[in-house]
Amino acid sequence: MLIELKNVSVIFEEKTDVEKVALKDINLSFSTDESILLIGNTGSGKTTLIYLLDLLIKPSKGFLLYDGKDPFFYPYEFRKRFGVAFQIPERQFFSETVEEEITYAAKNFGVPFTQEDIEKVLELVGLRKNILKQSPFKLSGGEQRKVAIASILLHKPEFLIFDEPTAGLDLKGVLSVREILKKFKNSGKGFLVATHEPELFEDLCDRKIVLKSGTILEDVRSSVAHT
Ligand SMILES: Nc1ncnc2c1ncn2[C@@H]1O[C@H](COP(=O)(O)OP(=O)(O)OP(=O)(O)O)[C@@H](O)[C@H]1O
Repeated sequence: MLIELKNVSVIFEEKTDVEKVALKDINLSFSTDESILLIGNTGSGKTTLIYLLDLLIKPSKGFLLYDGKDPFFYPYEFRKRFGVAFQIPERQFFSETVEEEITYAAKNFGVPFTQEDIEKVLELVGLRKNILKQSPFKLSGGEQRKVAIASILLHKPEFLIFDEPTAGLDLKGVLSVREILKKFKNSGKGFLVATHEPELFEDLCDRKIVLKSGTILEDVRSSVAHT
């Protein structure tokens, strides 16, 4: 799928009526088979861009095109093609068991899955099967993050968007996130990872986009990415 942002600005209007320009006149296009590293200082607009791509907010100016169409006319159709892990994905939990949490998105998007599929995603993220009956709220931060990622993988998205996926993870957790992205890439699919730790993902990415104060400071493709 081809994603295009044309002269996109996102302006938040704060209570004080002071406008906060989070993204400023962005022109960007990428294909969902690319592996993209998104970096930039705190407040540079990374999360805002991710919210926009997941159609949770609309551009204040300019427009988005997904395969040449306005995605806001078909938000459900396009959202199901993405697997998005927000900065604190566990904040989105609401199910009583890990199993319900992991299967929620697939059910919601009408994507069929088997028990074997559930076991495969658990293995991929490095969780044991006996976690399925536990409450997601009683897990460690690292386990919660893995549950959130497992839920995303079960609905078989074609593009992953991870916002700060390694925040609060130990080395084992970091390696497991890397492994997930690597496997995803090796299966011919793409991802965008926003991070303050580019060195953890640089070698997996073939494009680096640097945001600064809501604008694109740098957008470079590399031919050295290897997995
Ligand atoms: N709902 C909102 N209302 C007002 N301003 C907002 C809102 N969301 C974000 N902003 C502002 O927009 C700018 C971009 O924020 P954003 O969260 O996209 O940055 P970021 O690059 O993801 O930062 P971080 O690395 O800290 O996560 C910031 O100045 C932020 O304060």
